[in-house]
Amino acid sequence: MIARRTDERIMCGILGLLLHDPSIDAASEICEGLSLLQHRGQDACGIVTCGQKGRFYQCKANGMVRDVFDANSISRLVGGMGVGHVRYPTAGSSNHAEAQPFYVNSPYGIVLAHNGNLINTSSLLQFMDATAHRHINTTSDSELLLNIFADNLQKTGKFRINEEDIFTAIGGLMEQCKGAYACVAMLAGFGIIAFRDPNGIRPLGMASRNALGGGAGKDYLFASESVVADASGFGDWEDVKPGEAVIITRNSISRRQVSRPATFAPDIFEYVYFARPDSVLDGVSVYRSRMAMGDALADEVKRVLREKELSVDVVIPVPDTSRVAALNLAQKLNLPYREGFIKNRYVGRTFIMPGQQMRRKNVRRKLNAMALEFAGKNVLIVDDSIVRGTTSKEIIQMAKDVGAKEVIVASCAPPIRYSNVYGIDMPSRAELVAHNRTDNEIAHAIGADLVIFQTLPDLISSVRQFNPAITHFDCSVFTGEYVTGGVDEEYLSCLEQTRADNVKGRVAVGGLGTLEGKGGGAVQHNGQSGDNSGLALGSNGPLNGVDSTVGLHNSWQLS
Ligand SMILES: O=P(O)(O)OC[C@H]1O[C@H](OP(=O)(O)OP(=O)(O)O)[C@H](O)[C@@H]1O
Ligand SMILES: NC(=O)CC[C@H](N)C(=O)O
Ligand SMILES: [Mg+2]
Repeated sequence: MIARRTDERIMCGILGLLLHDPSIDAASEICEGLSLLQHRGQDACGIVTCGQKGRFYQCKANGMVRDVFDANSISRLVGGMGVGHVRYPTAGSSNHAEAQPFYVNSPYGIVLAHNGNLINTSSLLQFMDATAHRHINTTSDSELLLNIFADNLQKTGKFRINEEDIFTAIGGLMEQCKGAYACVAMLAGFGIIAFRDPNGIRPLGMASRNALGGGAGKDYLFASESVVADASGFGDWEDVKPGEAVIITRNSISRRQVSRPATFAPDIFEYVYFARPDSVLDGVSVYRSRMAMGDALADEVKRVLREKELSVDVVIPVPDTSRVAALNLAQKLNLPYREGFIKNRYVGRTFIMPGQQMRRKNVRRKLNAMALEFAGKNVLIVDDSIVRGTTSKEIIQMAKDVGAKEVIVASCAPPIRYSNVYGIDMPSRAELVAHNRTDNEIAHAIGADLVIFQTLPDLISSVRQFNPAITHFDCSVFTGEYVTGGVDEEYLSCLEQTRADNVKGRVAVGGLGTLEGKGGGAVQHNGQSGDNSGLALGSNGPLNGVDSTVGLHNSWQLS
């Protein structure tokens, strides 16, 4: 097994591709697409394809896309349709057995990739054990989700399944599963399926293009972000609607609203930080929304500076994410914009790393302060968000070390005070620098002379102005209000006990996750349930998992 990387980001990205011509392999395009979603998860990645006679082929392991896949492993992923995943864990561990996509052999052979996080795993596990009699063999909520899907498909009791049955099964799943889930699944020999939770918390869209290799048909793509479609020549990008399921086979495309109506509440933090600026999510350009965040923050900065009778000489962004907003802010305030921090482009994002120690070290490895832009100046440093305060604390010190006079920090997002339970790895309130702190206390904690936050209404209108049809956003990290319900103090404390920085390592190594031990089975092998090939054990080489490219055993042909 490879060592965990120190530059992980904090999400997951999912992708599904169905080529009209089954003789063309989909794997290389899926791999390309995953590399465009790499910013959403750097812990593990995987692809499962489906070839002739419904046989699955998989390759998944810990590591980045470039580490896990090479020409050889791609060539062994046979078939014109497939599902891919890049992972940062929010449940379970970072063990390679929990890399996605997950597979279960019964019924029909199903593969699933999940972005999000379930909040009712304990009761789902009980159901699995006591009622469905399905064994869950990892601590991943995504394996659980897949088995709930499988159980609902099983209930149809059919030898051959059709779209109607699949819609019914996903409707059943949406009744049972609480939390955030954007998913792409694949049924052996049948097609690919996408669905999004009733609140639409995590993004998911689809696109099509004229079939590769000519002919009258279409190729179809599902992806977390539209940037994948742009890069692969797909057009007509459309969001999967909250509570909707979409089924694509070589001959048909079917869509259905399968859940009861619920409040559509996409996660606003996708716009603040996660998503690539060149993506459009739920009709909103991430780039435009970040420009608007800069404009709105400029007004707030102006107001506070006037009130405190302070002045600023220069605006400096914290690369990368805050650049877009910082430039707009500087232009609006008529202040010079300077790239005072130079980024080592070979070090990834620092926000989520295995431990606080590593994060801190990485900020210094990643950013260098140029004295000539700081010395003797009152600087306004703009960042997209302040989470644990690791970045701000380090860069403020760096700015002061090279001679800055006053250091004011402005954040495009309001103070983050609450846990995220929907797929972002911010489980512990105590780790958040703004938790239980006033603005002055936050400034003191990070060593700034002053800190200025965007207001929540301004953040919301920065995004919403581009799609007024979105009336709600998931803003739980700012408000502590959880749109799905079911998140109470007991849940949050339990989450903190299992997933805070200081316990995560133990969970990962010792398997102390909440899911562990509740599956009821006696088998203690390391792979996921339903993985009869034992692939998840992975006889992986030190750098990648390419030798886990093995056809799974199922070869059902579905009509
Ligand atoms: O308060 P913290 O816990 O330090 O987290 C906040 C910082 O982390 C992110 O940067 P990151 O380096 O992950 O990515 P980026 O290069 O895209 O800005 C974000 O953009 C902030 O700069
Ligand atoms: N960040 C995510 O979307 C994670 C998906 C899933 N909860 C996992 O831990 O693998
Ligand atoms: Mg940053």
